[in-house]
Amino acid sequence: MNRREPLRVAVIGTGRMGADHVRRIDRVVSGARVTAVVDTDAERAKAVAAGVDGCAAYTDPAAAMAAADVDAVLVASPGPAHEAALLAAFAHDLPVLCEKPLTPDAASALRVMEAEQALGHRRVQVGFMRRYDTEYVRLKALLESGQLGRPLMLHNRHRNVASPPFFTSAMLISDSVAHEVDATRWLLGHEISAVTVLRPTPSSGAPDGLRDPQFVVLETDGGALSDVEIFVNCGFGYQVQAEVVCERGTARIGDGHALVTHMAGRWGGTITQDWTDRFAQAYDDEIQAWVDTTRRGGVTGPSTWDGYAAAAVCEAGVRALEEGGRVEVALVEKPALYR
Ligand SMILES: NC(=O)C1=CN([C@@H]2O[C@H](COP(=O)(O)OP(=O)(O)OC[C@H]3O[C@@H](n4cnc5c(N)ncnc54)[C@H](O)[C@@H]3O)[C@@H](O)[C@H]2O)C=CC1
Ligand SMILES: O=C1[C@@H](O)[C@H](O)[C@@H](O)[C@H](O)[C@H]1O
Repeated sequence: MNRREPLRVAVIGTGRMGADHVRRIDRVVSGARVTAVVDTDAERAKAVAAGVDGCAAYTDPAAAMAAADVDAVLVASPGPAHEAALLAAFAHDLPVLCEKPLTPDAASALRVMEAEQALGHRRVQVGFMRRYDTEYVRLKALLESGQLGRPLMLHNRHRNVASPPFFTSAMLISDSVAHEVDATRWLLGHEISAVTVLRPTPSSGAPDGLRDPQFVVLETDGGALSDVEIFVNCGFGYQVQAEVVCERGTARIGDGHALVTHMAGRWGGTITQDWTDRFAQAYDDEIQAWVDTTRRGGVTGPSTWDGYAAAAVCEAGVRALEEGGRVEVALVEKPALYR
């Protein structure tokens, strides 16, 4: 594809992320427009379509993908629905931006990866948006410059104000730590080879039965350690922080002191309350990169391999959480398409 005209996008799933991406494509990024939205909740799809010129509402993803005015697909339905949406997109050879997770488990991710290989070319960018966050990008550039020497350890903190009612203890890993799994692989350039999950006494602020917080230790095949404090009912704010410790120095991101005020005998700033605020710039840049590269006929960003590797690590993490101990991650050999 080499499109002079704007890319015509179908957005699958018009919940919180999907509706935000529709707004972003409609009003923030250039070179694309939303021509179709799909939601199994017909009223929700209609309401979102009504806000966008020339946008049709569907309840069936395959019907939207078959429409003549759709060139590309953005999948923002829940993770378990991603495999069907991706396979439908492949059937029309459409480029896809798929929100994380690629799929919820390694077996389904493998099926998607095999289907993409059968096409003979990459079609998928996975929505690990931290790779587009200015702070993460600067940290990656610093590590690649070699100034700090070899990375030894990465300390991550991931805190959400409150978890939604459907959140399970396993989802702290598969839904939330999935981002640190990708960030670790991307920043260090290593695969994750084993996972251990430690479980402190749950916070009294967490819903009954939810193992929150958790402390996850990721071992990499490059000999580094990456630990993640995941705490999804911290109550006070949305915080994503990372500190890398290298042989000759350390670097830290996510302190969020963009605006510090001094007033009435106190000083301080504000803490973002959710991901749509903290990562707004990253989502904008992620979607712009997808649109620009797709219009040039290319593919960029986290691949189906990255989505598969994250799914396999999270699956091992959930086993480590449920069974205790250290669980090794077994990845298939990396296919040539992703090397
Ligand atoms: N990159 C990031 O930081 C974030 C990514 N996400 C991801 O985005 C995706 C959507 O999450 P949310 O918007 O928070 O969920 P949501 O529950 O707010 O919205 C999902 C929407 O999809 C619809 N839906 C369900 N099954 C469908 C199907 N088969 N076809 C079409 N529509 C369907 C639902 O009716 C709902 O409107 C998930 O994969 C999630 O993991 C979510 C939050 C942040
Ligand atoms: O992807 C996301 C959510 O699904 C997840 O539940 C949150 O913990 C993450 O911070 C957010 O980025």
